[in-house]
Amino acid sequence: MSNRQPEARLHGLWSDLVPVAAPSEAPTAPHGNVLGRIRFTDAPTEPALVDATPLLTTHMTNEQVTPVEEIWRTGLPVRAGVSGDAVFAEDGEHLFYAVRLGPQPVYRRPVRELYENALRFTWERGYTDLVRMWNLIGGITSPNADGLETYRDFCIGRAEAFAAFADRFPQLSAATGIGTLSPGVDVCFLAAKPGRAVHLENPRQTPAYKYPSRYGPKSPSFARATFLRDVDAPGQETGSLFVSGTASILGDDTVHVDDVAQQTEETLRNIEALVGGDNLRRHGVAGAGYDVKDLDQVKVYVRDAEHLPVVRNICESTLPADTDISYFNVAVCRPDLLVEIEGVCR
Ligand SMILES: O=C(O)c1cccc(O)c1
Ligand SMILES: CC(=O)C(=O)O
Repeated sequence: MSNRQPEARLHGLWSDLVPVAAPSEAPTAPHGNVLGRIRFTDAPTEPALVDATPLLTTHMTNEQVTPVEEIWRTGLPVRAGVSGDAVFAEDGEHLFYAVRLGPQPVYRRPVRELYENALRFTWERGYTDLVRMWNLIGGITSPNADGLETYRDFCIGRAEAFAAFADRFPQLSAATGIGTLSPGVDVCFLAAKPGRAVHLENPRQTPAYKYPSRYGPKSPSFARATFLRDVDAPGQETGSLFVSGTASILGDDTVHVDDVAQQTEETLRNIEALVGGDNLRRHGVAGAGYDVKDLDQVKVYVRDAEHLPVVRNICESTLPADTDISYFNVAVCRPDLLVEIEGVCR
């Protein structure tokens, strides 16, 4: 657990990344209540309530990296439940929702249904601001039964669901769309009661939802980051900045094809531009903003195992020693992307 975790974020949402092997050792003083857990391990499992808490288990580790669990906590009392195939927990301010879709010949229609069910549920409970979404997609760059790339197939279904709910969820939140090591799609997200979320774009990048059709029939439905103001912090710009999976993309082009070191450095420059004060103020968030060194609860996705050492080196020399970083050896959503990085600034 990072030493940079605030003592008690009783009015927000925070997370730890802990080794699965020794979960009881890791969180020294886990203030707060568990809203949800995501276990990154060597096989997927249907989402379930475990210890009265939603647990999503996804296949994202292999012999290259160690299993970890991401634990989302809140200071408020939590109530968990089951809705169809999905599990959820809510605290009156925040909702965590997780669901798994098994392997499909074509993902479009079941992904649309999954997202429509999720958005309907979320809306009906009053968590009308999406905050952070993860889409963990097996065979992400492999073709589906019709020959369309699975990520593009997925993006169609998701875009159709967002179009159907555009009156209720007109704004897209931060997200990640990344490969896993088993077929099927694991989806989980955080949402909040209205009025606290601000969604950000990156001045160096075309908004993903405006990507041209050469990247797929429907563009990806996500924002580059979402700032969630703390509850009960009127007049103060304190909160958490959720940084989407970010890669070596300028405008809409992949840059530094075949150069993993340069892709990693460009990705970190993209994050720097995204989280800085200028970009926050451009989106109506006051305050000094953040530096890339403020990124914590970092997840680094590396397509090729042989690139792990060089990516680790760059991340560890850029980010402070007490940063929580987990590495995964999984495919990224474009075949020419070698690395993708996400995290949270607080
Ligand atoms: O499709 C997404 O949700 C997505 C979000 C961020 C990075 C990425 O590769 C994909
Ligand atoms: C990472 C990625 O796919 C994107 O930024 O569009």
